[in-house]
Order: sequence, then C-alpha cells, then structure tokens
Amino acid sequence: MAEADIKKGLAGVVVDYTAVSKVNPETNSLLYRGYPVQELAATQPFEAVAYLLWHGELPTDEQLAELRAEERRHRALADNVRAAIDLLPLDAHPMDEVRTAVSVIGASDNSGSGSVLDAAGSPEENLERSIRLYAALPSIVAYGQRRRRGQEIVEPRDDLDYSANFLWMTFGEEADEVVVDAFNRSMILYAEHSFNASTFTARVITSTLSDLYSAVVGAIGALKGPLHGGANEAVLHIMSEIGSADNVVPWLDQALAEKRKIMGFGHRVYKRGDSRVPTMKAALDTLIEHYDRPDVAELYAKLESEFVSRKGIYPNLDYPSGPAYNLIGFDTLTFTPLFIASRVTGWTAHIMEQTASNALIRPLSAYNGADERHIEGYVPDAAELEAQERPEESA
Ligand SMILES: CC(=O)SCCNC(=O)CCNC(=O)[C@H](O)C(C)(C)COP(=O)(O)OP(=O)(O)OC[C@H]1O[C@@H](n2cnc3c(N)ncnc32)[C@H](O)[C@@H]1OP(=O)(O)O
Ligand SMILES: O=C([O-])CC(=O)C(=O)O
Repeated sequence: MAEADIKKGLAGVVVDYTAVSKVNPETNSLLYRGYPVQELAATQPFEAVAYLLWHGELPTDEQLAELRAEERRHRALADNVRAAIDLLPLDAHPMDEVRTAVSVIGASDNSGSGSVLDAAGSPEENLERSIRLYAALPSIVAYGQRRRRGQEIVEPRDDLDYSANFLWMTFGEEADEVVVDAFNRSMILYAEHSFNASTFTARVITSTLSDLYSAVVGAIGALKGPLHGGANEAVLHIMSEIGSADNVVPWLDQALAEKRKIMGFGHRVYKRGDSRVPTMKAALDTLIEHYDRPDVAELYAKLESEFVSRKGIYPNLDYPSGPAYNLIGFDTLTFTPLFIASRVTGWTAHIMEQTASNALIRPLSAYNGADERHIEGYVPDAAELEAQERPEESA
C-alpha cells in the first residue's frame, strides 16, 4: 500500500478562508474582525461583541440598543423547551440538556418552508435565528443549574443587560459589579476562535445545506469533549482532586507517571501560551480578591509553574476560567454550557460565512482495511459489473 500524506487530526491544514477571527500563534494574538480580543474584553459589553462577530463592525449606540431590545424579547424560557428539559433525568449532563433544548428550539422554528431544500435559510433568517439562540441560551443554562439544585426558575429581568441578567437568572440575586465584569470578559474571550473543533463541526454540517440549529447541535456535541470545551469542567475536577497547593507536587508526579493529560494545559495552535489567558487570569484575580480566596491563587500558581517547568506546556483559556466560574458559584457541570452560551456567537457567524460561500466539506481517506474479498458463491449481477467498469478514486 502506498504511503498517503495524512495530516492526522488535520493538524496544520488550512481548509478555507475566514474573516471572523484570526488566531496568530507567532504573535500570540487573537483578533475578532480585526480587533484584539483583549481590547474588546476591556471596553465592550458581550452584546457588542456578538454584534461585531455577526456584522463585521462594532455597533453604533442605536444598533446596540436594538440588539439589546431583541435579546430581551427572546430571553424567557419557552414552555416547550422547559417541558423537554424537565423530561430529562436530573443526572443528565448539562451539555446534553442544552443540546436537547437547542434541538427543541430548532424543531419549533417554523420560519422557512419546512423543506430540506430551504433548510440553509436566508442571511436574514439565519441572523434572526442566531440572535434568538443567543438570547435563549442563558435561561436554558441557568434553569438547568437551578433544576439540579431543586430551586425554582428565576424569570429574566428587563432592566439588566446580558451578563447581569444571566447571573440573576442563575442565582436569583443581583451580582456585584466586579463579578458581572469578570463574567462579561469571560463571555467575550470564549466567543470565537477560528476553525476549532466545534466551529469546524458546525461548518461541516452547514456545508451540506443543513439548518443552523443542526449545526449548533453538532457543535455542542464537539464542544463537550474534554480535549475541547469540556476542559473547563475537567480543570475543576483536577483542582478538587489536588485540594491545595501543598499537594501539587505529589499529585503531579503521580499524574505524569500515569501519563494523564493535565486539563487546561496545551493547545493545538498556540504552543507558547494562549493569547486569552492573561486577560482571563486578571479577571480571575479580581474574583479571588473579591471572594477572599488566596488558596485558589496558590493552587493555580503552583500547578501552572510545576507543569510548565516540567513539560513546557502552557495553560489555555479553560485553566483560569474553570476556577473563575467556580468562585462565581456555578456548579462544575455548568461550566461548558457557559462556553456554549458565549461560543454560539462565533459558531453562528461561521455558519453564516460558510453559507455565503459554500462548498461541501468532504475530505478523502486512505484505506488501510482488509484487502478486497468476496462472499463465497456470490455471482455479481449486471449492475455491479457495470459499476466496476467505471472505477473512481477510492475513499
Ligand atoms: C478552549 C479549548 O478547547 S482549549 C483546549 C482544551 N483542552 C485541554 O485543556 C485538554 C488538555 N490538552 C490536550 O489534550 C492537548 O494539549 C490538546 C488536545 C488541547 C492539543 O493537543 P495536540 O495539538 O493534538 O497535541 P497532542 O495532544 O498530540 O500533544 C503533544 C504532546 O504533548 C503532550 N500534551 C499536550 N497537552 C498535554 C496536557 N495537557 N497534559 C499532558 N500532556 C500533554 C501530549 O501527551 C503529547 O506528548 P507526546 O508527544 O509525548 O505523545
Ligand atoms: O482553537 C481551538 O482549538 C480550541 C480553542 O481554544 C477554542 O475553541 O477556543
């Protein structure tokens, strides 16, 4: 068998153009539509960043007010979505819960003709669907956590912006400004990251001219894995296992001896550190100070320094965001759903970009299975003999 030039995991393969974001490992930078993400996190509400990702420009005051009004209109948890969530067992993973909720929203959207020929939708329909999902996800995530805790649903508040309302619906009390600010920054930092696994999944699904909801459902499935979004949950599991800074060295000795992956470290593209980490770490520091938890800072710093010095592998965004969400009070299993609530903006921007310049995504594979063989006594019919006369490239 001839050796094929396989790029395992598509590592290093450039598959298409995108104008949504630029990840540059050389300069350790990340641009959303040209703007450094750090500048956006320091100056913008998440709503403005969502607008930027969808439209390519930051909104004027009027455009932002319009988006905020529309977001408020679609905040409340729809009855059928709540009913579907309530059917799920309480120990279902929240990622499965959110995935199901998005499916229900998609199945209930009767815009378009209903035919598969029309599934991909117009740019206007897809923008409308994107805003609806973006608006609905906080109530889904918040309700999920409250349901697991045996608490009553908290209705959205029209006088609060996206991040403050998200925290209100989750905890039933108004969050301090420093907490809202840290949370808003995390939403911005998680919003977009070029052709990561979940975004690429969304683009593959979109490339078949399927609908936006199906692409988001698929993306949620890809995000759940601990090599991708699930790592923010996994970081907290690891930190709980370690317990305190004193235990880092023995814990790490054993984890490395067992060849375990240390969650929240490493990245396919960034090899010298993730561009978003310093901004998220600064947000974590404000939370550590606010909640007076120096023990978290000690454990964070000790694990980072030990792991980096031993392996030369740096933290990714999930490393500071895991403990940040823990300090805010989110349950560990809710962390990756928070990632969904943010990343739905990037996913949908990519879905619209893919639709606007589509080509079916269908790579080739090199076959390394059993040699051709036949069922004993089988006699090919005429159709099969005819097909064999027209051999195609194997794939
Ligand atoms: C928002 C995000 O999605 S960011 C990513 C979140 N994911 C995680 O934090 C999970 C932990 N990290 C990882 O598993 C990896 O770093 C990935 C999957 C993110 C990127 O990995 P890849 O580019 O595919 O590199 P790969 O996994 O092959 O790692 C290369 C080497 O570094 C090692 N390595 C990479 N990351 C880690 C880690 N976190 N812990 C231990 N070893 C690691 C690998 O074991 C491998 O070693 P080897 O060459 O001796 O086999
Ligand atoms: O880019 C990646 O591979 C993963 C990542 O950091 C993200 O999706 O935010």
